[in-house]
Amino acid sequence: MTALIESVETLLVDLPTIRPHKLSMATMATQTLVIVRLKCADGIEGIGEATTIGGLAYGPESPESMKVNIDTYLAPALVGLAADNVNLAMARLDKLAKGNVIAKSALETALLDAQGKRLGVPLATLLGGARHDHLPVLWTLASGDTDKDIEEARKRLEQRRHRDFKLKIGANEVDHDVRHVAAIKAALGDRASVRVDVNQAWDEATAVRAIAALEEAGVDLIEQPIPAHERAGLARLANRFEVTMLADEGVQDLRCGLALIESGFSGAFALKIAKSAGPRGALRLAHLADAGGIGLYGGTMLEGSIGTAASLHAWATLPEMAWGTEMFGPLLLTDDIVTTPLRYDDFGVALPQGPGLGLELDHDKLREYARS
Ligand SMILES: O=C(O)C[C@H]1C=CC(=O)O1
Ligand SMILES: [Mn+2]
Repeated sequence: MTALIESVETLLVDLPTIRPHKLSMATMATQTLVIVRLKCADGIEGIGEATTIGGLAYGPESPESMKVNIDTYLAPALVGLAADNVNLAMARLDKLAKGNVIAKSALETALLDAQGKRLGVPLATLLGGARHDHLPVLWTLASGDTDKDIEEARKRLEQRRHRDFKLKIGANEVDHDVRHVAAIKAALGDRASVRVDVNQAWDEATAVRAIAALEEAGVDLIEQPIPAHERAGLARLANRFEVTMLADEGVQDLRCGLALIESGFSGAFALKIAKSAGPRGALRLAHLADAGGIGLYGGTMLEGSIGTAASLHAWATLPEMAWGTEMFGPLLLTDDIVTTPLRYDDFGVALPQGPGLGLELDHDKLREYARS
């Protein structure tokens, strides 16, 4: 007999970061996770996570708005629906609410987690099956201090935890940023791949000047150098330089992806379950990228373990991604709200095994960090 969805609970969970995380649009000292608990009539609970960066600095959904929108609109529309039909449940949400992609991603994750637990199979199996059980993971250097970043990178290399590093730039004057990146690349040499994420901070003329210098310094990947809506500009930069351009904020959904491909963009797409309203949408974008000759990268919104595991289950179903993943979110946080944290080793992370996400909530930790 089909189990119905009985209730959906949301919690705001504030977890401190291990150090300030400086991006072009915000400096983070805490990450706020919106945790979703979806309970079904057969006693099964699915969990999901909706997480963004810097309140409203990164995009139109904030943790607080996601909680209100789920509680007021999305959760009531799910209650009473068949818990085992993710297609119908998500179609209902899409009809009811425009946008709200991060909130929808948390709900889709919770539905998939519940269904995996119900059938006794990992979430990746519901998505067609895992091709990998270990995925490469880079680390973001974003302390804001060149020497500290070099020290951090050397430590991660020695620990065999990461060998690819992404530097967050764009908050400072361009020449300062270029010197910062070049010094880090010079200190690490061929032992590491160094990439940058500008988070839309430059105009095209500035990007041309800066990318030429970054290419010279040995940077491997330039992420979202100019504003998201400037698709033709990103295509021009991709064609002008040898170093690969990575579209992140500029590729939100399938239509953006198609528009970028049609404008002649060659490079890579950052997939994020949060941008695509869930793991299934992120995989649809991956398939579009494949058709357009675009490379793939497994992106994060700096989620905790739940959002990170949901992403890993999706990325594990794809052929090897050209640019690996950045699924390090849990490592940036001082604590966790699941009983068995993800296992990071050998320059990557293990895909959690077990039904659904393969994670259990730690109820004491949840109480400790949940906003009252
Ligand atoms: O890529 C982004 O824009 C957001 C995020 C991912 C890694 C990180 O440090 O920030
Ligand atoms: Mn980015």
